[in-house]
Amino acid sequence: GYRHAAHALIYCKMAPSNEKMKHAVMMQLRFDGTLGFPGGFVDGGENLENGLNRELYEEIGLTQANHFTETDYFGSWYHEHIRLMDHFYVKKLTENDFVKLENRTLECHDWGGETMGIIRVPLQKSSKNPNFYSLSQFFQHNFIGNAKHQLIQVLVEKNILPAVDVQDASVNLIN
Ligand SMILES: O=c1[nH]cnc2c1ncn2[C@H]1C[C@H](O)[C@@H](COP(=O)(O)OP(=O)(O)O)O1
Repeated sequence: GYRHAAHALIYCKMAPSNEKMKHAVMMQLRFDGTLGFPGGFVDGGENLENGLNRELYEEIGLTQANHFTETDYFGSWYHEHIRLMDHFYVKKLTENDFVKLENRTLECHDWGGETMGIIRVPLQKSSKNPNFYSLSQFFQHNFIGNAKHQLIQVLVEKNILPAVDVQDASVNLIN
């Protein structure tokens, strides 16, 4: 058999008055030093969304009001070499709820253990140098499993960034 895990990409659109960021996308620095999405293994007998919501409570303090449901399901990937089926969910929150979650993470059960902190993915282009993509720098970190691909796919499919920008950031690894 194989094990199941569920992970989540949470994002929000910022108020138009926010000139620094148009969107915020949440990722985490994991205990093993890699970047990934919050979530984790789903126990046998537990349904996927319940398992995900339990993990998200432990890691980022997600409460019932923002629980994930089947409608937030994005897709699944099978990782043959580790016999893992990873189920992926995506949810857009209000800016207010997103920031509340961020502010709560330092008090979470898993902070400093399983998770070393949540981060926002740097999505903005430099106003001084439009050829500089902070995202291409970000892509040079180490990601767990297929988390980088999950991020790229969601940025494009949810129109968080123009596809051409995601493509440029993936191709042009500018230093
Ligand atoms: O963000 C991710 N995208 C794809 N796969 C991932 C991601 N994060 C972890 N994983 C893989 C790696 C592990 O084998 C399993 C379990 O994840 P993890 O979060 O480490 O599980 P626990 O919190 O320890 O339950 O998924």
